[in-house]
Amino acid sequence: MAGSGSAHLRPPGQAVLRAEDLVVEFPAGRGRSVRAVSGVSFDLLPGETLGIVGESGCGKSTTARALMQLPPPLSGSVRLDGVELTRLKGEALRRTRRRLQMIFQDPISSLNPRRRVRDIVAEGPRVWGVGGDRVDEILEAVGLDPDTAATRRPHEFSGGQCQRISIARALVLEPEVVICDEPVSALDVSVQAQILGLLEDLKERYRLTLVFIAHDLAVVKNVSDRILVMYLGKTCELAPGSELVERPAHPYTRALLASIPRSGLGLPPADQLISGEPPSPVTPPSGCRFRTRCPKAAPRCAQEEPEMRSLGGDRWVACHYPEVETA
Ligand SMILES: Nc1ncnc2c1ncn2[C@@H]1O[C@H](COP(=O)(O)OP(=O)(O)OP(=O)(O)O)[C@@H](O)[C@H]1O
Repeated sequence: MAGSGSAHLRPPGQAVLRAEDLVVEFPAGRGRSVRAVSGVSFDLLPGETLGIVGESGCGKSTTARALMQLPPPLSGSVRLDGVELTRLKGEALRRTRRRLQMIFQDPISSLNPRRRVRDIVAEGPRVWGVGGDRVDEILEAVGLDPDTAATRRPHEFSGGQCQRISIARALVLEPEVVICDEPVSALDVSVQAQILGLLEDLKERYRLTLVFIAHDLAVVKNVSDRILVMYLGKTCELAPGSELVERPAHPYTRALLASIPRSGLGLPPADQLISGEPPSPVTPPSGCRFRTRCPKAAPRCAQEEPEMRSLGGDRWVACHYPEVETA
């Protein structure tokens, strides 16, 4: 069975974006495949920010790309305002996908070095016939001077400024949902806070709904309404950000939190909560995928895969022995 369950999804009509039981596989040589995303489900209410967090390789970027149908998931459903994206093809898919924009980790390589900033930002409006009159407004909104900055090329800007250009390029198309895939990981710490603050401002101003992906829970917790924790292609825990941080239920979430210096949670050091590297996703452990690194692992964890179950309120966990009582 692929999924960790989708009991935690809200009724379909409430969500602006709804991903259900997403499965993505890649060839892994010698006739084998790697299941990079294995039954992941989540939804977003309008105006919500959902953080997705987990170690490198846990499937965050693949999940983000599956939302965009780049490539489409092997199975599962992605609905944007009720429209099933996995059934759309060609022009119909591209038109709908405009409303779902993505911001990437490496702003410099994601921008065409030969083009001027104004042309980069105006390219989408030219193709789609949307937002052409907003180019200057958007440049100003992201903190770039439309008169001086717009005629320069990406290499004349710092990494943080290039990320502002990427954000402008995404927002000019009037998206409903913006997927931010590690948007500050490549930036200096001092610049990270500026870009995070900018995203918060733009979210309010343009009434955006955000998916915010990062490997660093310290970054995600400050910007997310709810946080989804992933491990080896699966969902471990989903909860409102403050509750997940103050009372983590999954041992993996505790380990992620313990690795944040001065988290103030009084947790033992991270290396006492988690050890070693994640197993290969080509041959994941039976039962609970985290069990080979989990300090609480018991025989049941090898035999039975934990489904997402309610902890009450809006809290869900996929663990047989969570740190918090189940409802
Ligand atoms: N195009 C691909 N071909 C083969 N395997 C892939 C491909 N893209 C991703 N993978 C594998 O899928 C798994 C999930 O990768 P993914 O990049 O989604 O993780 P991630 O959590 O975003 O990590 P990171 O933060 O390092 O980007 C990894 O095992 C990765 O090696």
